[in-house]
Amino acid sequence: MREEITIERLSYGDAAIGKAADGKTVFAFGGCPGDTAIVEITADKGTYYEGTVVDVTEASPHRVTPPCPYADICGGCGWQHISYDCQLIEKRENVISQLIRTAGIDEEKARSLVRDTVPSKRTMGYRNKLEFGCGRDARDGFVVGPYKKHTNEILPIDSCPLAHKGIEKAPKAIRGALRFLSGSNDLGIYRIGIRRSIRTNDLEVALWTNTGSFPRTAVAKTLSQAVKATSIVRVMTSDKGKARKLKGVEVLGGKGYWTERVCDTEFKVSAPSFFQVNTAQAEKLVALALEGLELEDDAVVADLYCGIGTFTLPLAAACDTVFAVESYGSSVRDLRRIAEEQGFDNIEVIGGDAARELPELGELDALLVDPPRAGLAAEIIGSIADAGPRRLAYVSCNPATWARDVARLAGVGYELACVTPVDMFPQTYHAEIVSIFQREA
Ligand SMILES: C[S@@+](CC[C@H](N)C(=O)[O-])C[C@H]1O[C@@H](n2cnc3c(N)ncnc32)[C@H](O)[C@@H]1O
Repeated sequence: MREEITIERLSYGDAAIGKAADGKTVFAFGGCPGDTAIVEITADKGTYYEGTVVDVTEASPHRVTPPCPYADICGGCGWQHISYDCQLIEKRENVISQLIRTAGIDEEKARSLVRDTVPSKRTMGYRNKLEFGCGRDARDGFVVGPYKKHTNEILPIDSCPLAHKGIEKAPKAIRGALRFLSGSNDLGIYRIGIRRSIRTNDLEVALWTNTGSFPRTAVAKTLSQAVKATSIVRVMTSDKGKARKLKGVEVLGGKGYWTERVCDTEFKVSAPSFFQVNTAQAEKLVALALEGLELEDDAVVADLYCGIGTFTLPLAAACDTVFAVESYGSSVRDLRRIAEEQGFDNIEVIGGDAARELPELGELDALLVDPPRAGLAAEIIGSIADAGPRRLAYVSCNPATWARDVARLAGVGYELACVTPVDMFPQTYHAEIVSIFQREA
């Protein structure tokens, strides 16, 4: 079934949204707000349709030519055909929409709370990290790349223009090197991470494999000829049910870690540890969170879900004591080393679950949380109220779970004071949110 539809807005996803003639919402891939387009309806989901734009009858003024040659097939960034100004507006609209639908805040208030999206200076070439799956193609050659749209089939790209210049062409170079090495043998590499800093010039290649034998010397030699890496590591995991468990990191060549500079602090990061992919925008997150927390010199603060300490170190520079809680061993070890090397003796790094550790911390003057996409564990909400911070900064990468938590926090006396979407991921629907809450009097 095909129907001409006016595209009204973008969803929190790759699809654009319009209305079918029968009144049902249509989620149309390839649409741009303001387009009139013929949409092929591919699925009737009961309350809504899914479809794909097959012809644009009247193009929106926001429609642009995608800057990446793989835009039509790569599953990586679905908003490349939309002007950057429009992307920024739609990211703010997605946050407002979640506040209305999930947190139950009325539209006027939601609009007054959410500021304009903070743009990224670089709209291409902004990623300090590429992370790709690996496999073998039909001719049994090694392939590395992102997944094709709506599939889990690897797209063997030559370059990714979203990445910093120094690693943009790394996919082709690495594929060539590992294809040459592996021949008809499977090296067992299932994921490759490539990180590059344009501030320190460090470039690390991380090969993810299961434990077992591995041609270390040959891989290190071939890869270092293919890319100018300052570090080549092998991250070893073992299968444990559906999850893979980290078993260790082997240094194959160079430093064995990657260095990036954020807010004038040098972070030495191990390959398995999380690190923000858009360094310049990460600094804006930090600035917004610190400004919102209004810290006094003698403040006692906790940074939950702290990772390697992107927020912890700037917090420690601005207050008396920071409790930094993180559950992933690799990040905990990195943060301990960074805090020690940078001479911060007012940071207590706690390896453990945030929900379990928060009740042990006592009263807090301020709190920062930056959880994964699932948002805050339900039981943490009561512990936040017990710790009683005057202000709370909640950094989120998922507006849906964040809006759920906005409602839960309101239930224990924390009122949302302001929200700033920060664009960490141009050309994609993803947005980061920095929100500030105030304890009710
Ligand atoms: C979105 S990242 C933020 C990291 C850090 N704030 C930063 O900006 O680099 C979320 C972090 O939460 C950690 N994490 C996930 N579940 C956790 C839990 N239950 N308790 C503590 N940390 C957790 C992850 O390992 C990850 O480092």
